Amino acid sequence: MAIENKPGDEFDTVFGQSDSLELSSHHDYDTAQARIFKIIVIGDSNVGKTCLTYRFCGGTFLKNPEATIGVDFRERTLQLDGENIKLQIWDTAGQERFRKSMVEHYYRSVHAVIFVYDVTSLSSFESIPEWIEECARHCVGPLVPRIMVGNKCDLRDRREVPTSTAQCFADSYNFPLFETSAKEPAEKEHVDAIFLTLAYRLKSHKPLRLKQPSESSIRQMWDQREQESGICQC
Ligand SMILES: Nc1nc2c(ncn2[C@@H]2O[C@H](COP(=O)(O)OP(=O)(O)OP(=O)(O)O)[C@@H](O)[C@H]2O)c(=O)[nH]1
Repeated sequence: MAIENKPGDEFDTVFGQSDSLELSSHHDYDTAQARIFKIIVIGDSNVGKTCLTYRFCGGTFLKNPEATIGVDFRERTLQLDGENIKLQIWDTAGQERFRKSMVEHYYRSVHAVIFVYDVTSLSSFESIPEWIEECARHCVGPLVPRIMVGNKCDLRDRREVPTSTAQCFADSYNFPLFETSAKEPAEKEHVDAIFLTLAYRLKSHKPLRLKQPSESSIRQMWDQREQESGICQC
């Protein structure tokens, strides 16, 4: 299932609103009635994808996480404006050797993508274009809401990626940028807000019917992909 969405649409962030939102773990709500959205979390190994998703779904910092093999699933159901929304979060493996057989599954019927980098690792930030490329190769382009998250902000003395650099990059793709820490308890609400921002975004869009893409739409996707990656094939 794809979602109706126009490239360049604004995201309304929900920072500062989370106090007034009803949030709970999935068993508090009638999940059978919930609309389900699949969100994938991607980025280099060790950037904190597992810890971020665990912070949102489990509410705490996961100590000693192991490298993700293939994919881990976590879910959380939210009640937004009286509607039950289930976020099904796919925490993907950053290590190539643990991804290979699963990649097709990651991207199938995805509703939103979270690109994660580590603010203390320039190389993880520099990998983001490759992750965007991978999305494009699997037909996940500007029509799917995408956001960028710089994690490990608690490691202030070790920062290698300035906010201004990340913001400039995110703006060039029209991605909302968030910086946070899965570890710092004070950042818990920011982590919630990141996922909530996506949830609101997804909730306000109607699902499109699935259909086989036409040749012209595939061409269009390739054009978009070239534009996004800055590749000129002249
Ligand atoms: N200081 C700090 N450490 C963090 C934070 N988030 C994660 N970590 C640490 O970073 C390491 C990697 O965390 P993971 O969540 O497993 O990273 P991942 O991106 O899921 O890694 P893969 O499963 O290999 O793709 C662990 O040692 C975590 O404790 C954070 O916000 N701050």
